[in-house]
Amino acid sequence: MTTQIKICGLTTPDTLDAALDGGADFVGAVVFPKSPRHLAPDTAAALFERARGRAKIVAVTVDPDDGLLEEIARVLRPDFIQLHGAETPARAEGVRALTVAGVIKALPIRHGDDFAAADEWDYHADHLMFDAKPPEGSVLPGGVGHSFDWTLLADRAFRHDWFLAGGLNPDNVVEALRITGAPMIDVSSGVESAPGVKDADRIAAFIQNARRT
Ligand SMILES: O=C(O)c1ccccc1N[C@@H]1O[C@H](COP(=O)(O)O)[C@@H](O)[C@H]1O
Repeated sequence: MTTQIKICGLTTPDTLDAALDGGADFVGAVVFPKSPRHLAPDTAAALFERARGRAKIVAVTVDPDDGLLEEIARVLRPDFIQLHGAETPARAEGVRALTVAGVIKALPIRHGDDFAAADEWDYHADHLMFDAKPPEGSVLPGGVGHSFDWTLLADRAFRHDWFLAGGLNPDNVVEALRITGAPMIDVSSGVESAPGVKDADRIAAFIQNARRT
């Protein structure tokens, strides 16, 4: 089965085009002011309209309130809301009802025990995303280029196709796929030349290498 690829934190037309032309299945807009990739919902809507029908549009959020979700749903009209904070499964059901979008839930992983949350979340998210737990004191819960021990995913099964995230880049994606067999992968800082600055060549290389496996 072909690995599905999400390129996250896109902020410019040329790098969004690199993701779309390369064949990315999901493209992500980060709506979180503390991120160097933050876009306000109306800015994201203007940029991501070119992606509609070509790739699934994902709005990446961190503990969003109803007002922000309503605005995202109205102006950006994403296919998925990615929840990257401390949201509960009950909140995810509220998010789904409010936005009429699918839900991707990111779970922070450092040790094997961290997968316990997946048992319950598997019934409330369309896709789980396993991302590395960020270092202590990080202001960002994701997008920091940290990976976790991929062998922790060995022999685990989930109800839906799931994303591997955290520290992926064009050089390690083949190995990550070999070890985890991830059906879906997500990358942000690994295809940048500086924090928040996406690189079209790195995006193309990431997709090419992932598709080669
Ligand atoms: O990218 C961000 O700035 C961000 C901010 C807030 C929540 C999540 C964010 N990014 C997500 O984290 C993964 C992994 O990032 P990386 O590849 O390790 O840099 C990224 O793909 C986004 O889904």
